[in-house]
Amino acid sequence: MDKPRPCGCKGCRTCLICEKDYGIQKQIPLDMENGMYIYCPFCNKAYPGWNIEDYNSHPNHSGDAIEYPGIYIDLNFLSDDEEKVLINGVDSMPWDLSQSGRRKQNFGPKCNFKKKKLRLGDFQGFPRFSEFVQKKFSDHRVLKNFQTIEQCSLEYTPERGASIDPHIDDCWIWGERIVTVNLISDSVLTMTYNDKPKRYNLDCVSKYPSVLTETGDINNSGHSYTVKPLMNSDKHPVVRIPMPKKSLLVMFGAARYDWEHQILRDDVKERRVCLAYREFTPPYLVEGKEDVAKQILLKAQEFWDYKRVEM
Ligand SMILES: O=C(O)CCC(=O)C(=O)O
Ligand SMILES: [Fe+2]
Repeated sequence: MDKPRPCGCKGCRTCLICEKDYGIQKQIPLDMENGMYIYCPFCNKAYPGWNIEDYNSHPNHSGDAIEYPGIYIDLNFLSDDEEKVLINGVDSMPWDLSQSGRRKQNFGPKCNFKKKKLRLGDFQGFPRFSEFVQKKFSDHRVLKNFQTIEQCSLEYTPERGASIDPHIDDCWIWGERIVTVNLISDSVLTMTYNDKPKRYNLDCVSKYPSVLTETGDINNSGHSYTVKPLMNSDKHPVVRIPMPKKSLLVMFGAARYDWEHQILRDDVKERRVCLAYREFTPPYLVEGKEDVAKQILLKAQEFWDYKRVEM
């Protein structure tokens, strides 16, 4: 295993600090040969474009739209006051250094994605200030029966050149719906078609039923999602998903399993914080599956008050 550098980055992950201190070159540029599209949260389609502001021209879009299934956005998920409560809450707690210039606060079990091993670790549930967010999830049809088992605050700042490299969240333990609540400043999730079908435990997806249908209804058929690996002849554009502050984003289906997502450094114009929520895959929700999963589900019902220890 690589040892992290003092900034928190390891191996090919970099931020502005280690690029300067170690003279490392930042990553591969995006392949934009097949065009760029920006998703419109009002039309639920994507139009030719790049900038987050482009969706404000709705309904006067230019160019031909493409379908982009697997995205649900509520632009007004949080009120101004609710956003303030969350910002004050995260800022009252300590941050840990993460990779690519990010900082994080992680509340959830310990997962070894390679060995597929799950442990409770020091998971005690979630900070109380954020309890209302999970309650509000139930107002949304696409989040029916969503049981949070991991909540992670992530912080990006332009000073650190923060970003997140293209990836798909693990498919052995994390369920279909990946939920993000956006705070402080607007950003964009950049989607590129996945060309690494053997990674991310994507082979697990065929072993459990999908939670949602393509249209975001609850899937009662028991069918699994069929992951569609990149074919040689395929030409997929880059698709950009707006993540304005106070909005909720749910990724599922094709957007979750067939596309990698990333946050480009250039899209972090101001400090941005998000809260990322994850659920278990269906096998871990089944009664009696594994004792540890039961324990985690129980802990995940708890919310605690954070008290700063004065030094
Ligand atoms: O910052 C974001 O919105 C994305 C974070 C993400 O993809 C992750 O934590 O897996
Ligand atoms: Fe992710």
